[in-house]
Amino acid sequence: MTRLIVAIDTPDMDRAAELARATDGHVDAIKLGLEFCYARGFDAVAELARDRQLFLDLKLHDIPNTVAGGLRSLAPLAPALVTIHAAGGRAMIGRAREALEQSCVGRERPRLIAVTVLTSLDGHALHEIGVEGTPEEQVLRLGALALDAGADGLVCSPAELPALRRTFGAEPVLVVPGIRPEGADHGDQARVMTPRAAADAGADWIVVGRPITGSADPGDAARRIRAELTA
Ligand SMILES: O=C(O)c1cc(=O)[nH]c(=O)n1[C@@H]1O[C@H](COP(=O)(O)O)[C@@H](O)[C@H]1O
Repeated sequence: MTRLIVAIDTPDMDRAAELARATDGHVDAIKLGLEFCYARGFDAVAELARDRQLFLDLKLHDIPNTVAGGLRSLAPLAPALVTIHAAGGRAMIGRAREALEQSCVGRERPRLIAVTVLTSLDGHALHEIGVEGTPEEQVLRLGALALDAGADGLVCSPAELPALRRTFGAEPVLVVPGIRPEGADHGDQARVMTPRAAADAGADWIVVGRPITGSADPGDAARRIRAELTA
């Protein structure tokens, strides 16, 4: 069963609280990331995450010691999922996993999720940063490395789901943004699919921001996406 995460990307506490309340009962978790955390800080994150599952999406990417320290500092927030960049490499991912295990003895450990190739990048944009091959090949390469180094799962676009499931099976937690209901504006997302298609292709979680938060009725938008997932 594919679960739904709403990405609450706003610097405003009242707006974030309103979006969280409006989507309560229609989503399985809230995602807070750079925009909210940098503006409001981690007390505000804790407040919004009270009684809700949290996906803390800070996409850590630094030397292993710094990423491990960052994750130890974030552990008290008890997110269900946290993100690092797979491109940080084997040692960084391994130390990240170790830091989470050491910080969460006796309680549930956040799942360590490695971002592969951002869903805003297409083949041309990848070549511009020096990556040869297709987005799918790069996602498979980084996915293999991240899972082997200790990540519990990956962030990928819906387009790579079939290849990831074929290669790595059912176990890795696959978290999938780049989701657009039929007819919705793609915005800055390059590799997109509908909620239903992503669910059929094997997503464990889909991440949806603007199609919900930009709607006149965010609760109803989330409810409709949920219905599409369970149809
Ligand atoms: O890690 C993420 O969640 C993420 C990775 C990625 O490759 N692409 C991506 O869009 N995201 C996040 O997913 C959300 C997508 O938002 P919308 O494009 O508004 O649906 C944003 O909060 C992004 O930060």
